[in-house]
Amino acid sequence: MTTDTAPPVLVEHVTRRFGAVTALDDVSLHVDAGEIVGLLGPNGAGKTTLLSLLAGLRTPDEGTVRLFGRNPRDPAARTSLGTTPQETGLPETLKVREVVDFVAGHFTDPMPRGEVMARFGLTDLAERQTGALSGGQKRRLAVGLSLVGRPRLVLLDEPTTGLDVEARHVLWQALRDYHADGATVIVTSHYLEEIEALAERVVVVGDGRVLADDTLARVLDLVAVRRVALTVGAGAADALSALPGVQDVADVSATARGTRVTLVASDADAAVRALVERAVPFTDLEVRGASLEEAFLSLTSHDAPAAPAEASTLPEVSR
Ligand SMILES: Nc1ncnc2c1ncn2[C@@H]1O[C@H](COP(=O)(O)OP(=O)(O)OP(=O)(O)O)[C@@H](O)[C@H]1O
Repeated sequence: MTTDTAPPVLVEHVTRRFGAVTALDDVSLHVDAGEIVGLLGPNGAGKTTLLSLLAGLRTPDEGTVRLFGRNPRDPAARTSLGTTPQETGLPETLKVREVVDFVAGHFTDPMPRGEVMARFGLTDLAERQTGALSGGQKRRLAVGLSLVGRPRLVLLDEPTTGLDVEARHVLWQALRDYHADGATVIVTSHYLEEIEALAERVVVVGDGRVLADDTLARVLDLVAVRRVALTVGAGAADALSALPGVQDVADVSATARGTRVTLVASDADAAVRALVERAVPFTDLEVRGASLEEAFLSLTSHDAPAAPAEASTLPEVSR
């Protein structure tokens, strides 16, 4: 395959360990030119590790990583790559325009400074020293700098974590516009909202594995689960997992009033209707939205073609 026709990203059966920790476990990912992909997963899922392999900062222990058909350790493979890590150190005493010019000086055909500034709402800050920028302004500048070389592939690690609503929206719009210009974009986040705002395709990563890889709409369906908690009489708990709409039994514990069961339901309404229709006596019914972490946990044991059976023993991510 020539590098002209090669996909921007090809990851095949990649495993990467850090001592006893397996950060990535047999991960494969193919991203075509022009896609905008969200890598969604809880803390420690392996998202940053995957980006570091793509950026050539680390090497896989097993498997293959290719950037436009080349090994990302080869500097020539990275000429079309723009990245923004989770934290960017900016030279505090340089002005915004000086930093943009400094980065632009490394490229033969950089994006004009005025265009970078306009895309990221930085025009009025051109003369400001970077040390005097707010967190949101710094972040916008950092992401803007990753586009100065007009990269065909952009890797962004949690681009708007810690930003206020307005700053997030400016950044998201700038990224959508750059993608609309033809770039391939991969963005990591543990916020569903960020992935919803940016991605068309979503790859859910958990415990170093790809748990789901689908359209945004399908992944939203997968993670839209509810927690249904109720107390039933001894002996009734076993039948609850078979109720319509129930995906999983998250917890069963004995209480003074009976057996407290927490169900993970893809359709809580159907589950509760069935309880009533079947005249199952219950008390203390509670229905609430599951957190994304809980949804990830249920994905590890259900609807996850890539997840092995033993992945259901994944530890609670919130711990
Ligand atoms: N340099 C390292 N040394 C040891 N362990 C590491 C190293 N880098 C990552 N890990 C471990 O590998 C696993 C995956 O980490 P990674 O940073 O890729 O996850 P992540 O999905 O990006 O998480 P976050 O959302 O918190 O950034 C974690 O268990 C982490 O502690």
